[in-house]
Amino acid sequence: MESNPPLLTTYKTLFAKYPRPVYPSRIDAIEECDLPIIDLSNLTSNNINLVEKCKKEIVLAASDWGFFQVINHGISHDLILQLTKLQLDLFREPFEKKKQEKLLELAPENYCWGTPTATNVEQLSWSEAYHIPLNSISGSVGGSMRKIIQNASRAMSRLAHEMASILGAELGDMNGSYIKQNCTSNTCYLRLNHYPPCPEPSGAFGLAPHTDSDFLTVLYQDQVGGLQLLKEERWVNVRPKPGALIINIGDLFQAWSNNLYKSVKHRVVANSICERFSVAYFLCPSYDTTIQGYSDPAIYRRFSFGEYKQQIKEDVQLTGHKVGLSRFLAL
Ligand SMILES: O=C(O)CCC(=O)C(=O)O
Ligand SMILES: [Fe+2]
Repeated sequence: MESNPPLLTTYKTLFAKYPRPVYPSRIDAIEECDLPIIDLSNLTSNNINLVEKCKKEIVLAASDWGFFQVINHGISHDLILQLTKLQLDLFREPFEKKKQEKLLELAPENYCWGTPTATNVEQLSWSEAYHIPLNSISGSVGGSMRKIIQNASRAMSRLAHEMASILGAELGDMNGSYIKQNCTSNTCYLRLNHYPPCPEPSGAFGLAPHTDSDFLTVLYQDQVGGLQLLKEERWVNVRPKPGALIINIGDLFQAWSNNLYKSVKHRVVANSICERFSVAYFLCPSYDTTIQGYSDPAIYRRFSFGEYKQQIKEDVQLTGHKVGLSRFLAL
């Protein structure tokens, strides 16, 4: 029976022509890592020392790891359960329906699967996703599914802004106005990810290695596992922690912070048996927002977010790869 989406038939020739070599990185992620865990309930403590300590932990984790987990983040277990159920129902819809029809009031263009630009298996992501611009779900029309997405994006947005304003304060943006002004519901988006099992033995990634092209990302992953990050040139597994959310730094915070915060490469390995779900919230600015290092000498030249996205698009079309920040190094 054909899989939904039809990844196996679509990419059969790619696998035959360019199987992914079983080179060390396929098996080298044997280390599990426990990301720093930060208890955000301390941010609302009456004890100012606890508040300051918590902020320091966030800054340190963004600098040392670029990835950390948060607990007591204000997003209820109930909402996560509703979101999980919604994802199951949504991705179970027939492929033709997802491809052609409006689901959740979202145009079919918001649905994507596989990697149309992949020229080898290394670049192929064995997954499907709904890309949901926040402004597309802001209206009051729509049923209960839409309401769940609204609630989740509102809660994740609050968390993303809270983290960004703490990290921005360290760079001199004391009242968080830079992020507040430039990252709005017209510019941020949510992505629902589904990773079907990958039966192909010379398998693709669930999500090919990449850095996020935003300020930061709030990520919910289920308990299946498979997320890996590059730490000191080794791929390590990020063990899922029930109840925790992941925050990871994107390219824009790395550029603004002059490499103080790290936008770390990460990927999802495909699982041959189990499907996996995740939800990511991307804190992105408008295309005309200028990104500039906060201290001198700046490591990257000034650029606009629009310029950055355009360069990524061109690089991916030409080579299949995002080059990212190294294209924007100051001379
Ligand atoms: O599914 C995951 O755990 C990671 C998702 C991710 O990295 C992304 O959507 O950019
Ligand atoms: Fe990512």
